Amino acid sequence: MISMFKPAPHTARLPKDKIDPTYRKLRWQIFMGIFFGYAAYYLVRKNFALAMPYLVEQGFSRGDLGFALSGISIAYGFSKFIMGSVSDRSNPRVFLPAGLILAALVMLFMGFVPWATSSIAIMFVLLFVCGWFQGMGWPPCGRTMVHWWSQKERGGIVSIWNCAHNVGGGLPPLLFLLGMAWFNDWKAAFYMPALAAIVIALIAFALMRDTPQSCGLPSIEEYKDDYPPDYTEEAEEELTAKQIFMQYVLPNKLLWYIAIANVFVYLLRYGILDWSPTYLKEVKHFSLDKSSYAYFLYEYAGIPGTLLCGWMSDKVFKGNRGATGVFFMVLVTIATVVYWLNPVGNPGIDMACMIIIGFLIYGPVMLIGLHALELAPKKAAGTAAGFTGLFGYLGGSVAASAIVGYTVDYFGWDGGFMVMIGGSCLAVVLLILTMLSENKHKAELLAAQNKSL
Ligand SMILES: O=P(O)(O)OC[C@H](O)CO
Repeated sequence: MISMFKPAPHTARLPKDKIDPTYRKLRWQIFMGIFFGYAAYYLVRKNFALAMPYLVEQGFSRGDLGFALSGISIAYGFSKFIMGSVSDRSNPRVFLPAGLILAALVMLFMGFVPWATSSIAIMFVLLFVCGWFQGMGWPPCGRTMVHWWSQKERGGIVSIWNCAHNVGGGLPPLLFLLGMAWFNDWKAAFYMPALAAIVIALIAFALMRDTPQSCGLPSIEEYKDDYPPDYTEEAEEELTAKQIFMQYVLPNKLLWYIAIANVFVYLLRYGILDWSPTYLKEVKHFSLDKSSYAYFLYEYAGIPGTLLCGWMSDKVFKGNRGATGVFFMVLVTIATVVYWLNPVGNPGIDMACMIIIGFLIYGPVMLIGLHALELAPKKAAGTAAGFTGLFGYLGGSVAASAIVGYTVDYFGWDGGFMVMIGGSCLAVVLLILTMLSENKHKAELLAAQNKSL
């Protein structure tokens, strides 16, 4: 392990009267760090698409640029898992800003060095490297949330934090427009978001901290008197990579269910998002500004949808993440069917469907990450979430571009929608299995607890 990433050592406990005010202040401060820190990761994850129309003008084909772009998803899928395990043994205060700065440096390179955008192979490699550094974003946020918010608070906090995806995802076009206005240079699509990301990385470093114990505070379980049923003192010890993989991730059946369900959730998330400009233009005859607007609304409708999903998951479904996922996935499947079957000439309905799908799909996206955090001890949280990301990106996101694209080429849009809707139905089945196993698992834990009393 590189020494600068080492987890911060525990320090002497603060006096009793300082614990509560320090906890309150630091939780607020740290949350700002991980929220804006993660939003900034999206600044340098989505910006290549903005440069694509100009690269087409340079003579590159859409298909080849799509291939170069897939480098990000492929690398990100692997990295979220592998770097997740490094992150579980690292200080998030250093890990998150380091990954963000490295990803931003790749984008600066693409913006300022003409060689970097001179061939598809070079762009693929650079985007792959950027995707790899991107994998250093989610796991330290997960590690931070499980160390600073107790189990009962997690549905709420993770759903608020998850909105960072949409906040960050919506900003690159604005930064690009600003860059175009200032410099009249399309490469601003690379360097404007990258420069903003570097500034935010430094702010995140100033705001974030490692564990509560490294700040002289008790564990969150002790502070909130909120202990998971299987909690022991050992939960505070850092784990080795072998323990994380062999004891807590690979043998975990529920984690496998949600990871596979994530393939289909991501197939719909990115299938609808990535293809909406093309589908709305070709089939529904939308103008460019109207389809861009639909894209923007899809992203931002995800914010209230995610918050509602987190709230319902805690309050209505009493923490059963599987059941909440089933509820949202059934609704989003229905909305997708309406979006597909709505005849040409009803743009209001198409727009409403984009908003409803955006509103409903980010809830399950968030829930799977949250559920993964809960299915492993907190010292293995990043790896567990990374495991679901591996499936979501390598399976779902890559399929959303490649399989949906080829299906549309060979069988038309009906075929593309059947793939996405069929995937959603499979996600529902897997989440039902998760829900049933979750109920059984909780009943077993309760029985074991009652026995030990
Ligand atoms: O890796 P991302 O950015 O797609 O985020 C994943 C979600 O937060 C999972 O909960």
